[in-house]
Amino acid sequence: MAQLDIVDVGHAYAPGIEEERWALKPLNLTFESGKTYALVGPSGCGKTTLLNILSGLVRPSQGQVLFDGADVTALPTKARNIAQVFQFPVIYKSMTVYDNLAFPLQCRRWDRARSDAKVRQVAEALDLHDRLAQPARGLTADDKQLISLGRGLVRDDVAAILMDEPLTVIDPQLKQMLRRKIREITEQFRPTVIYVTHDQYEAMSFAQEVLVMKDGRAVQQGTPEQLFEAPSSTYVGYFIGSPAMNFLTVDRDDRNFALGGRTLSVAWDIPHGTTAVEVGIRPEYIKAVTEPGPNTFPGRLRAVSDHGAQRVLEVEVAGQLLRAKTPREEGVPDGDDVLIHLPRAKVLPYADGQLVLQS
Ligand SMILES: Nc1ncnc2c1ncn2[C@@H]1O[C@H](COP(=O)(O)OP(=O)(O)OP(=O)(O)O)[C@@H](O)[C@H]1O
Repeated sequence: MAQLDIVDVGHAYAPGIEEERWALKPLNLTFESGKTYALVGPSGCGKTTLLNILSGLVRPSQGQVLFDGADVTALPTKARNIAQVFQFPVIYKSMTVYDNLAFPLQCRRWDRARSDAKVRQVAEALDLHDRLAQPARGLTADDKQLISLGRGLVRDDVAAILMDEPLTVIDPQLKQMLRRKIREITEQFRPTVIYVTHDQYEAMSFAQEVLVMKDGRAVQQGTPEQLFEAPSSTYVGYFIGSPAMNFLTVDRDDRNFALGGRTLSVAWDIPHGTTAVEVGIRPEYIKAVTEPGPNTFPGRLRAVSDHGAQRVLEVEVAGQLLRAKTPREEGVPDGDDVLIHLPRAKVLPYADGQLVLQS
């Protein structure tokens, strides 16, 4: 597997338009060998364009694509040695499962014994070992998608596996299972994987590193934990997490903050000269409490909704609506008057939509 670098890569589908309207604004990225990455963002943010630039389907308007340091920008897809998994499984329906998996190795003239061992190893990992003799035609969509993935995994020489919304045609009940399977397999075989999805949950549960995109820009790259704990912008705070991060307007007197006239104690300093500040806090960190104390604020319970094992409480505090996500077993507060606690360490400052912390 290879390290993929994109160096000052940008792309406009219509030549000559101003950079602000490019599908992908010039950017630099490194995808390390053996790691799994998710490109996530709303429709039209440039995920597929970036993936297609890596695969060679799109030649970027500017910049270079490097595979292990070698410039592949001008090379067609075939010459890049990548495996691709698309929204719809691409398999040979008339061939058996075995032959589908063995086909890429036959094309590379692997000897029979080596190819057989590899096909069986991958089939075992994919749980397809008991169906190797079956024609692929009769398999379910999730098994067909596993074959598409398997065809990439059998090849030792593949630089990267690129996946474009691979769970789109999978039944909702099977999605979770297939996602887990893909994750297990990538942990076992450690390919470089770049996975495009518009589903933040899919991205966060699958990838080691998540790249959040907006309007053709990469706005934050980090581990799922980093994106959850410290979104670099309100955009990432809204996009990642369910419900989204809460953002509150607070009263401020220099470095002192207050909410509804009560002190909001915070764990950070903001850079000198920072003007309007709002604070962000994840719903998971807000608790309804019974005893007043530091950083507790009175509110009014407006709604409660069930999210399976968890509940979301909508509480109005100082004229603003906050969402708190609580485990089901914690129950619902008695009455509409509630007290909520905002843990000091989990409150983050944002100015002009960007995280601002004193370095
Ligand atoms: N072949 C094309 N010709 C012209 N414009 C295109 C083409 N492909 C994509 N675009 C435009 O480029 C921008 C980025 O599209 P892209 O498909 O990369 O986004 P995306 O994040 O993958 O979206 P989606 O999730 O809907 O596929 C969009 O404005 C889109 O309309």
